[in-house]
Amino acid sequence: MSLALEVNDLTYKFAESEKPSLININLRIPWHTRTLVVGANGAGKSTLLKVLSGKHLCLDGTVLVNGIDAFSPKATMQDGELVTTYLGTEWCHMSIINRDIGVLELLESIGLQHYKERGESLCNILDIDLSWRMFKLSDGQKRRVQLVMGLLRPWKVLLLDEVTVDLDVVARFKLLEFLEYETRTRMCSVVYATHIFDGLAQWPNQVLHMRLGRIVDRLNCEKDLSFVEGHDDMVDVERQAESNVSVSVGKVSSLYPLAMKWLVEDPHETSQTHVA
Ligand SMILES: Nc1ncnc2c1ncn2[C@@H]1O[C@H](COP(=O)(O)OP(=O)(O)OP(=O)(O)O)[C@@H](O)[C@H]1O
Repeated sequence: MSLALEVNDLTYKFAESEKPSLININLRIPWHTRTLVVGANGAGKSTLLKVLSGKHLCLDGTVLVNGIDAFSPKATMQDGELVTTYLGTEWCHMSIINRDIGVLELLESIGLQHYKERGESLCNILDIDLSWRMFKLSDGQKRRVQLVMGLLRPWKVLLLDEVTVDLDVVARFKLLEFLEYETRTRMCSVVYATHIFDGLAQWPNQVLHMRLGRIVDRLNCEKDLSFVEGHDDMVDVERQAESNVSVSVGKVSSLYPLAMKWLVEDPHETSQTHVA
């Protein structure tokens, strides 16, 4: 059976750049998995996700999605499903998002009736009120509507490029839970690049560490990752007086220590800045 994603000897250089942004990437991503991509600013995470989505044409190496060349026209839809969905930050600057349009009307225009059940459950998960009007929403509320729009049509491979930055903690938690459910219950996989590691300790099956365009570490979470001591997300608040509280917080379920360890040792492209 084909893999969700298979990348062989991929090297990618922007026309304007002298150096490649991706160097000799090899990757196997099975179905029903969640892959987390970690790396410093400029490490190549966005470029990788865009190449995987077919947005940047890459001739040096191969990218197969469900066994089909990511750059061929056949790679867009298969069996009535989108093959890849890429949700990145540029996608969040769509002009329609700021227009005086109702959320229901907006979602109906992209097929809410056809994906009714999925749409309803996404609206519940992301706490969307269908009577909202887009131009009156906060940034985080707009982002939640955009996520419903992006996730409404089922995809085989979801490429998420840090789209959770302005979600509140509950919305982000529910979104991650939804993606975990999706990958468990249907044939799909998620690749997620982020700088926010809270609540992620149990989420990925695999963690990739990128440095200067290369994948330099790969963790198989089941085999390679363990947590020392208990890690309950417990919070104990003791109120001693009107505004005087004492708080105990359990160890947080986060991959922050791992990301910190990796990234602090990474050389950056510009290691020193000299101001004349
Ligand atoms: N449009 C472009 N033209 C030329 N070079 C680019 C372009 N976009 C990105 N790069 C370069 O490619 C490299 C990788 O950038 P990329 O955006 O993939 O990094 P990233 O890991 O996603 O960083 P961040 O965490 O800041 O989002 C960087 O050196 C960057 O300068």
